[in-house]
Amino acid sequence: MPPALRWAEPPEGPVVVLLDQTRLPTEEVELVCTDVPALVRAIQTLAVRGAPLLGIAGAYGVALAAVRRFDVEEAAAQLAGARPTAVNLGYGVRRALAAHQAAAANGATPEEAAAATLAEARRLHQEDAEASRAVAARGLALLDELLPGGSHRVLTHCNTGALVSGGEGTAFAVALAAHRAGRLRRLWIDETRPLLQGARLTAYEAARNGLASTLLTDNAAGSLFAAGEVDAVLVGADRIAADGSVANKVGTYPLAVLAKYHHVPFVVVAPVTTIDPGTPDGASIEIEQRPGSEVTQLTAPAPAGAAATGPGSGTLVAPLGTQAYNPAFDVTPPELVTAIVTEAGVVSPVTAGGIAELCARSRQVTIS
Ligand SMILES: CSC[C@@H](O)[C@@H](O)C(=O)COP(=O)(O)O
Repeated sequence: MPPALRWAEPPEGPVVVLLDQTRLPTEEVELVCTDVPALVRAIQTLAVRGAPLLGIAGAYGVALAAVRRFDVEEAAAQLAGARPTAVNLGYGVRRALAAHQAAAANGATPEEAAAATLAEARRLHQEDAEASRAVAARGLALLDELLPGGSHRVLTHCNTGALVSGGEGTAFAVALAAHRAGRLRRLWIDETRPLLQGARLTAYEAARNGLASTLLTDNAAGSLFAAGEVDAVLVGADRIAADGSVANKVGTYPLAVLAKYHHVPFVVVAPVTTIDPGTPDGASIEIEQRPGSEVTQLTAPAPAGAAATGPGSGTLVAPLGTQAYNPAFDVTPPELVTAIVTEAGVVSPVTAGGIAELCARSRQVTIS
């Protein structure tokens, strides 16, 4: 699989190259962004997506602006505003922008300031790869502790693998570590309506890595719990508030409620860059509302060779003019979360000071 995102310098000039996730699993097509508006569009159409990768994309976007001599401040504002919920996007943008500003303030030439900005984006990319390795190890240790049987049946939602990360991802990376250790009996994959990140992307990553996996519709999860087939739920996060509330792909909260009812651990796996100490609680998290057409129309990935149509441009499944409610994320309150696994440690969000302590241990969340 090509990397989810890479920086390239062809003769025509530097570009950000994305693996177009709207085309998966049918086709592995790269999308070349030569300017910031193209990258903003790619973020908004979910060609590039998932919290950690959005941070990396934001940082490289600022670097692209610096290297190509676009207005860096304006580019940073456009990129940071492309989607509202994943805190990593603004974080990545701010880190790259801060590097550019610091270089300029120290008398750097535009070339030198651009080089410093690109170096910062590369650093963030690398840090995310390292965080991914660390959360995988910590997450597997936690699973082994919570589930002493050593044969884990894990349910996951949305897509949290290499497609959203500088490394192998977050929740998916834990499942992958369990698989490699011979302790993953099954990965249950929610299809993740309406844009099918589970069916299109997680099932694709699971197949590529040889995991024993089964896809289910989101609304089949209840019967799966009732049948006693789920040992743990592993999900990622787009923003974790200071009180431990977790915003993640819509459909996560119902899984947390089901997990609580069935006494199944509900574990959130995320890099510390996803923790936002500046957001006090779940109610303060801005939830992205997406077009109703994503619900009223079914969009299959484009067949190989055909032009991609993008989300919401498919077959109508509701009467023309039907209103649809389409929040991209929901918020799981801390009392439903068994543990949050980060590279800086594992905490229970209801433990006093747990999140604050993680933030203190990590220099990565201190940028304002
Ligand atoms: C490690 S990725 C965690 C989250 O970003 C992921 O679960 C998710 O909700 C992604 O949403 P998306 O709308 O596809 O960007």
